[in-house]
Amino acid sequence: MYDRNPDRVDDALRSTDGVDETARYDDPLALADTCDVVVECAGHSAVERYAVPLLETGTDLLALSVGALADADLHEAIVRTAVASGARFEVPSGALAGVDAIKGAAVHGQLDEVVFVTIKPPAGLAGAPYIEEHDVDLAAIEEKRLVFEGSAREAAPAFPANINVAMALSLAGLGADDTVVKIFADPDETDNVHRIEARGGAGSMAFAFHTHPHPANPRTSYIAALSTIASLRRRTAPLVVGT
Ligand SMILES: NC(=O)C1=CN([C@@H]2O[C@H](COP(=O)(O)OP(=O)(O)OC[C@H]3O[C@@H](n4cnc5c(N)ncnc54)[C@H](O)[C@@H]3O)[C@@H](O)[C@H]2O)C=CC1
Ligand SMILES: O=C([O-])CC(=O)C(=O)O
Repeated sequence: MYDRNPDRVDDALRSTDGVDETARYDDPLALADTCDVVVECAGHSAVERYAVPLLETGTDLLALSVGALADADLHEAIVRTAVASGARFEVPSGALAGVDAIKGAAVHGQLDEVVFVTIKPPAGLAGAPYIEEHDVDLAAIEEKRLVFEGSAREAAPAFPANINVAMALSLAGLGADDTVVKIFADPDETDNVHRIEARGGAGSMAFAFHTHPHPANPRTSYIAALSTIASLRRRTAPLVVGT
């Protein structure tokens, strides 16, 4: 376990049964010495800094802050390094589902349009660079409002802690430039709402998720943490469900 803020490791050790100080690392790259897989749940900067060096060691990386791959050079370096070392860069479904169906529909170009809509309580968007740069007064929003529309590549750096799911979806489907993202703030909403609308030669699909924010962090859906655990279990499961 590594966090640039050691207090967060203290909190995690306190709240996790059976995990002791030996789980604490001062250097995330040292995790490669003892781990088959490293889970990144930190932020874009962690992916930018550690993904390539970790993959170079042959260690798999399961990354939540996958919006970092909006940087095409980083995306390319990650794939190139993984091919060379034999390690895998894995993107869990995280706060999303339906990614498997989108991946299937994308085979042989059977996908024409993917739109990703996210609706969050205004507090869930606080601190996003886009909100600050455009002086969006989240506290003054009185009814559901579209605050952003653009591609997944544009959305990722504008909302680095909110819209990693859109990049996961785009990697499964049409790519970062052709996946449309719409972000709404809704003061009447208490859940994080994610909706995928896709159509193409394989048919039309719509998926909607109303998931509870994590009690400790309104930006993140609780299901993202649970789904990451499920992704880890999948690696050693004798019977694997889903793609
Ligand atoms: N792909 C998906 O479906 C989802 C992705 N996420 C992403 O997962 C990440 C983690 O989410 P939360 O746990 O809610 O965030 P958080 O903000 O509660 O915790 C992040 C932790 O990482 C640490 N950190 C940040 N940058 C670091 C770095 N460069 N090196 C070392 N430590 C660093 C911080 O000190 C903090 O303790 C975020 O990037 C979030 O946007 C969250 C939910 C869903
Ligand atoms: O947890 C969510 O609802 C989505 C999220 O934060 C992200 O994709 O970064």
